[in-house]
Amino acid sequence: MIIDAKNISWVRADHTVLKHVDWQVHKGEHWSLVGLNGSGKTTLLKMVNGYIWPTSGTLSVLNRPFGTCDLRELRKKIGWVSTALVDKFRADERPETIVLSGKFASIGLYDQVSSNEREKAHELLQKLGCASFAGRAFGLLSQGEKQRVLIARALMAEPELLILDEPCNGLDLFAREHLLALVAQLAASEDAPTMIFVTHHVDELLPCFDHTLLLKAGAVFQSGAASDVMTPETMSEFYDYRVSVQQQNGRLAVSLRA
Ligand SMILES: Nc1ncnc2c1ncn2[C@@H]1O[C@H](COP(=O)(O)OP(=O)(O)OP(=O)(O)O)[C@@H](O)[C@H]1O
Repeated sequence: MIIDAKNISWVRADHTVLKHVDWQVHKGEHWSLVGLNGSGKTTLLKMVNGYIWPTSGTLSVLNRPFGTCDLRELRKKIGWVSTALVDKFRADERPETIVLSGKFASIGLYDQVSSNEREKAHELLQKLGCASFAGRAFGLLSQGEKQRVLIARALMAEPELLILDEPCNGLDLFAREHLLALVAQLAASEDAPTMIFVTHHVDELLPCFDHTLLLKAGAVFQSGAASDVMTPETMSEFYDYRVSVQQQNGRLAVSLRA
């Protein structure tokens, strides 16, 4: 089991941020995590990564129950790509160095790397469509190019779980579609990690994200097979607003109804 959360809550002062969350992610599934601002997505993911601890309930990630496992070791098996990471790297760093640093989960490269590792970093840069700018300084790259480098970095550690945290933030239509095409390719590859795609925008969800968790005000609103969850009825209730949900080339389009 990739994630096994049973009845987890997270309470801060008088505020219950996560409320009795149950979430089971099995190997071979790819999940989308959908919620409006402040619904608790980041808090839940911080917990999955072992940065915060449930106030109550039990959590096991990659078959390692919290409380009995070494969280630093666990984190090496989880790739977390978010725009918050982008600012952590030096502007003059080369994409190759950034990708190699993924091997050591470090910001900056302080360890010796083997020629095999260097080769692997190159392969990943190729795979993520970064070859044409691999020699350019990171600070000069576009937002979309940076995101692709960071996905390659996350893959360098061969994670079992890859979290793509609002990866299309700040991307124009073309950069977004390019990134999504690469994610689809990654999902189709034999050695793909289990992926979690976090977004506010349902239209970004690729068909490979076959399961969905809807989070609302810190609680699971609904979860399960995407085709069961993403219905006009459920989504209207979720948003407290009448919406229509249409299929377009395997993707969903949600629009407000009058
Ligand atoms: N350390 C904390 N102490 C108290 N409240 C917190 C803490 N961290 C987060 N919260 C609150 O918990 C709620 C959920 O926050 P969270 O960042 O998890 O939401 P989110 O779904 O990721 O939002 P967004 O889409 O805007 O990133 C918010 O109301 C936030 O203010």
